[in-house]
Amino acid sequence: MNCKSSFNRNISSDFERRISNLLTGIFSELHPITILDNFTGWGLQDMYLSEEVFSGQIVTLKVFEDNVLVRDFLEEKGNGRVLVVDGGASLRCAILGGNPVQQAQNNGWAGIVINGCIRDVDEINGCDIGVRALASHPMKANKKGIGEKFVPVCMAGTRICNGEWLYADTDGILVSPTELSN
Ligand SMILES: O=C([O-])CC(=O)C(=O)O
Ligand SMILES: [Mg+2]
Repeated sequence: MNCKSSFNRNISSDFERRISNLLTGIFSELHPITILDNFTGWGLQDMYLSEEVFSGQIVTLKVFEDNVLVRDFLEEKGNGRVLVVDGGASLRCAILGGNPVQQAQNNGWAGIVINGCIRDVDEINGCDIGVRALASHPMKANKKGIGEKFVPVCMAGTRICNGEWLYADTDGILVSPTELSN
């Protein structure tokens, strides 16, 4: 996939207004922000799972149709971080279900972004944690434990590195190499 790296993007005033509840004031200066293009596509287009607005420092994980490492991470303390999982945009099974989301909420994760599918949508909607995914799928993932932790991932047209910062609201998702403050 052809991925763009972070760049100084000219944010439209409309976008600025809509995301201002989260990022008040930051657009008065130039920030190297990346936007995950068209991330909420397909089946979940109009759905914001659980929290509509969330943000936090990113932990990256790359898997393919296997959710053992996803569950392992969410069993740890989240300390307000966001788990970003590049699932290769597979639409053939769900790599996140209701049980680990419940656990992530209890362990203090701020959010989970899945470049792939989830299941147990109603259960997830009842949790106080932000979740974004491409679609839902009824099938479970494999349980082999294959994947790469903390690696740069390339998803939705954007390169995302472990330790960067993610900001999500109902309009979309921003990634910044540094924490954005007012
Ligand atoms: O068991 C799975 O792989 C997916 C699931 O439904 C859950 O974790 O709740
Ligand atoms: Mg389940």
